[in-house]
Amino acid sequence: MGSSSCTFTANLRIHLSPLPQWPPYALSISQSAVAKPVARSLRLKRISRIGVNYKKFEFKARSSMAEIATEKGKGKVQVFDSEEDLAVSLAKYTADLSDKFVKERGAFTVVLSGGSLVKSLRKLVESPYMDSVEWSKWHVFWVDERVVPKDHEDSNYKLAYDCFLSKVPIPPGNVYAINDALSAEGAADDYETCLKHLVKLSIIDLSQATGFPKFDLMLIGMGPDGHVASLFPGHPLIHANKQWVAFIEDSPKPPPKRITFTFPVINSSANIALVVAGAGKADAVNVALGNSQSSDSLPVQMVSPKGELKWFLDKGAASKL
Ligand SMILES: O=C1O[C@H](COP(=O)(O)O)[C@@H](O)[C@H](O)[C@H]1O
Repeated sequence: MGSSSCTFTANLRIHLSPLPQWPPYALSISQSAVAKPVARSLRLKRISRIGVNYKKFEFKARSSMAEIATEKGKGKVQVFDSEEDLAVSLAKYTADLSDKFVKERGAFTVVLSGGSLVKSLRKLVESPYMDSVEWSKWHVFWVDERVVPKDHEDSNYKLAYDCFLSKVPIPPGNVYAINDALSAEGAADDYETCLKHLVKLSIIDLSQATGFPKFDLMLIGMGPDGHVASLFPGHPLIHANKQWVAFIEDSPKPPPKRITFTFPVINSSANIALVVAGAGKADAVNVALGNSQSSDSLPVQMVSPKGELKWFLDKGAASKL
């Protein structure tokens, strides 16, 4: 079984009610997925082909990756030769943070996006991470979720379950899916109550600086329009500053009903990885990181955590920088 549905009563008692018999398979470690060794060949001196403005940026060559120094507050930007190289690096980055937080606080709180991000996590279910990561200490959340049944093709939970969660031994009770029996508003309230309960249990840290929950790591994707989570350009929800979890019923990207973490929660994170691949996202990346003259401000530009921000880009996504 893939997760617990968190439903909370008024006195905050947690009910980890098992899901109905879906998906029809149990959590298992796929031995076949463990077999591939990660053997990276060093492909240096290919940086010049990325076509970035040398006057503005400073580069460091490291294997098949170029590092770009950006203005303060925009985070550390890494550009990989390919999405495959990006995925290898993302796995190591995530596993290293898992080690650090498990040692420091005995738990690792990880927030996932839906969409293409999940595919980029595929190297985590291969050797050496399959065996070295302390999966039992992971607590998994979603930065946004579509309000559809968990077995629906649009469900971010289903996507993560099929591609990632079903392949690693994270205790099902540590996977916090939305209650899909509720309305969008009800599901957002329920998820926020769930987070508050987990803060009380010290499973999730609380940011002393902001009073919002402080997740150890958020793995955030970005749409071609510069949206992150379910926070879309021009939508009033991008300014929500009271709630932890908000609902939206008019998402410009289908499906319309969703819940989403708000920016104060996103920006209270200890670490954020912004993972963007493909030339279709190059314009939005350029607005966020380059010298684009665009006066539009995109939601991705509002990602500015108290902790560390790291961009993982492939060459396509960085092609307009
Ligand atoms: O609708 C959504 O879109 C974004 C971006 O998805 P991508 O496939 O273009 O990477 C995703 O991060 C978000 O979680 C999802 O609900």
